[in-house]
Amino acid sequence: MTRTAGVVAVQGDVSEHAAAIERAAAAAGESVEVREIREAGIVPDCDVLALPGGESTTISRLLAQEGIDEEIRDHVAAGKPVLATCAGLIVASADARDDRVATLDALDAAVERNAFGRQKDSFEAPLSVEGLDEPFPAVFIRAPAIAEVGEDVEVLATVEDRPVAVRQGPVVGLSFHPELVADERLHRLALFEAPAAATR
Ligand SMILES: NC(=O)CC[C@H](N)C(=O)O
Repeated sequence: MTRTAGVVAVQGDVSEHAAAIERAAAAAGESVEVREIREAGIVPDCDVLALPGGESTTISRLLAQEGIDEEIRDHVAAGKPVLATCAGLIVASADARDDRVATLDALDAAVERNAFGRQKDSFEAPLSVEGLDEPFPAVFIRAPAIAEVGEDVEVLATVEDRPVAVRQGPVVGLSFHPELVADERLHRLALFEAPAAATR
């Protein structure tokens, strides 16, 4: 059975996610068809979704304008996997602490945009992640931190004691950019090894 993976493509680093999903599917022995989502009507056909990084105010505005926001909420409510990275994590959260971001409330977390200080606008760090045997090469670019999580949210990794990888039911949120490295383990974990039943 071929699974359909949607990459939300209103703005941000789309092709890198598409390539990472293809690598992750191959590693998991699955066949996948990747579709880019710029308009309503495609998300309902998708088994799994990636919500890329980019600029969260722009992404959230375009999702609402196109009516894709409601479709993503329905996807999550149906217990289907979502990987939300960086700006995608901000958009997926319950609270971006910024009125310009209309959040999807797919993840019971409050995030703090651009949280890792000026001199550290971008950095790469080997990160221990729950569920992975070896550290993941995590690339942070003007990354958000997760300031607060609800009790159903599992913290998978931290930097400076702040959560940077979390999971709630079918949704995995990452502060960093797993699509920018050759390592496909987090796409595989989030999209092809997700728990079968939703917990929300
Ligand atoms: N690399 C990213 O996705 C950065 C996110 C960006 N700083 C925002 O707040 O939208």
